[in-house]
Amino acid sequence: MLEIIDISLATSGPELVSAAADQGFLFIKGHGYTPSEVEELFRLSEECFNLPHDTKMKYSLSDTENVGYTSIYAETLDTKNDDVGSAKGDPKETFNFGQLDFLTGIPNQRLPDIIGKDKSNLNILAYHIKKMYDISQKILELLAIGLQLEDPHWLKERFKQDMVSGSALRLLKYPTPDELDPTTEVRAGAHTDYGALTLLFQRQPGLEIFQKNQWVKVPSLESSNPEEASPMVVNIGDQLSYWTNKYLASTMHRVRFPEDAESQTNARYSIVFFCHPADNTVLEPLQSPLISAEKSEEKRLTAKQHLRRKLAAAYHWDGTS
Ligand SMILES: O=C(O)CCC(=O)C(=O)O
Ligand SMILES: [Fe+2]
Repeated sequence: MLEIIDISLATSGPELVSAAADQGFLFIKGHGYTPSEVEELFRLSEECFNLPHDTKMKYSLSDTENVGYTSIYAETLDTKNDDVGSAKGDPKETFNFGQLDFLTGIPNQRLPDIIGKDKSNLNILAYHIKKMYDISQKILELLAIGLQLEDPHWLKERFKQDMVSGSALRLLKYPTPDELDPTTEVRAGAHTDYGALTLLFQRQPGLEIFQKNQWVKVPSLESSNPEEASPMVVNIGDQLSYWTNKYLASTMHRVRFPEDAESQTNARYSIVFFCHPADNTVLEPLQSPLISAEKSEEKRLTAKQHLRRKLAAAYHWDGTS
């Protein structure tokens, strides 16, 4: 069972680090999201995906930037193709909002008119982008304490609001099984996330994490506080894994088709925030009594170089199919 950590408590740092070190995935409460705010974001997501196919395709992701729309099978998260059928690409649609400035919350990209020309929807999107940023900063602050970093400000200094980074808010829609080829087994292939931290709201089961050599289902939890939305899933990405020499490791995960009847007839929606540091941040171990200083032979990458490599493989930017 994944742990539930209350990030509104200033004392949660050690508990957060211990949960992250054990499993790479955890739940957070005390995030401050109300149920209606989450509803509002999923409503906006449905509006985006309900646009006609041709309209969505006008906002397609280019082959250089991680912003815009991807149609089904366009992305392959399991680039090693370990799962049956994953070579075909993932049966999911996404809208990625990136090139973010967290002072305004406005993505620097072409936006569908239902957002770009609708002030109310634009404000909603900007509000959530800023809120996700604030929650991720709270988590990083607690991690810096729990990790006993020699420079307690190191993380904070690399995640300033106006820094150019790979951070992105991503809306996802997974079609129902009857819209797909019956041999399709995965919804999102096995992968680790490329950033520092990932925050997730999910609306249907299906997420699984790889632990002790087996796939374990991540449940959806009810909130224990009627004023606050359900606990969010948080996971450690590759960059925190580099900075901590794998003390906090990025855990492999995937999305499968759940067996319950509701999941057979309703599409699955999820909302993900990928939190990345400034592009030029070097991915090397930080100084802490908990982190081994051992340097690997691997050439140190910057956050941007690591992200580019991963995106190029997943979106076939490198010419692979
Ligand atoms: O949709 C989900 O629950 C997870 C999506 C995911 O793992 C990702 O986009 O990296
Ligand atoms: Fe992921």
